[in-house]
Amino acid sequence: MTDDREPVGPVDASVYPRYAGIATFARLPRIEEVPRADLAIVGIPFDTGVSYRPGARFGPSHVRESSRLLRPYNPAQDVSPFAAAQVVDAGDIPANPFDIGEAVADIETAATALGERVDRIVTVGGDHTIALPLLRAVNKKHGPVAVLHFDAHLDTWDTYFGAPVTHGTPFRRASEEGLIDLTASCHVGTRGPLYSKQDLDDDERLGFSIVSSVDIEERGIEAAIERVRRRVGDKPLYISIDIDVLDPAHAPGTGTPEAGGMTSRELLRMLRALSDLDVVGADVVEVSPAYDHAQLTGIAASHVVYELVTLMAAQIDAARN
Ligand SMILES: N=C(N)NCCCC(=O)O
Ligand SMILES: [Zn+2]
Ligand SMILES: [Zn+2]
Repeated sequence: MTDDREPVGPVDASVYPRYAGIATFARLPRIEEVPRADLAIVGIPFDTGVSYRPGARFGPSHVRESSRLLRPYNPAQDVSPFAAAQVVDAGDIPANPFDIGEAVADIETAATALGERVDRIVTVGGDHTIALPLLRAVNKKHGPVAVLHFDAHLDTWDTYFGAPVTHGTPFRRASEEGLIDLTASCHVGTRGPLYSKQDLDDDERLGFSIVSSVDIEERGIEAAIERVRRRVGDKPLYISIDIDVLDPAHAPGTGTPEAGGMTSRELLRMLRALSDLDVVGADVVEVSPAYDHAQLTGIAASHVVYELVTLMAAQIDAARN
């Protein structure tokens, strides 16, 4: 197949009912089923880094199951993402559940190899630990990136029980390693109790500014978008989305829920407002299906992945034409 052939899209739901068949994300082809791919969705079923409720290892399969109803045209961005680029499901990256160090090394290796096969990757976790090896892999291709981090939590803490690599620490490690642009990175949606005020000082020193959940409530979503866009500028952008950025009413199925979060409508709107930025990679993490109800969290996560895929597919298409 040559590059000018039409991308292979999802299974046609009017021919093969959408609840039938084995779930890939949005019923897209698997990477093995197409000669070449532009954009891959890949799962990382790993949750050994959690500090509270477990279960995010089941996130990738739950998000796939919750993505069966997605359709090919995204009217909010006026893009048909699966026609704009060859989007595939690259399956799961296996990670050792008994050895965090080995798991993180294996994730970096696998993400680097996948990054050589495709232009862009959207990863579905897994707990937030996986952002560290993913940023290491992205760094090899793009150098230090602006990190736009949607989360209830800072995730710039130092250690838990002496462990330096956990789901509460990926962005401190990434900052220390020089993986992120210290002038262009930002948390969005943070809230809830901290260990001490020092956490905020450390966080600022590590290179993050903050648009908190209260900021969004007080000044509105447009002001939040404006602040984020000013902070990120035109830097290569990595978007990391912890589903617990959403209020537990919108995303109960997660490991460390905090009251007072964003609505899924607000999060989707913020993502759509980034369509002209250079989004080089993204992850959606911390979906823990055992705490979910009626696929609420899975559906929210699948729509978030869909918006990210749309942004990137449109950019790939624009760069080609
Ligand atoms: N990354 C997530 N979801 N949570 C971090 C919470 C760390 C803590 O237990 O304080
Ligand atoms: Zn979180
Ligand atoms: Zn997190």
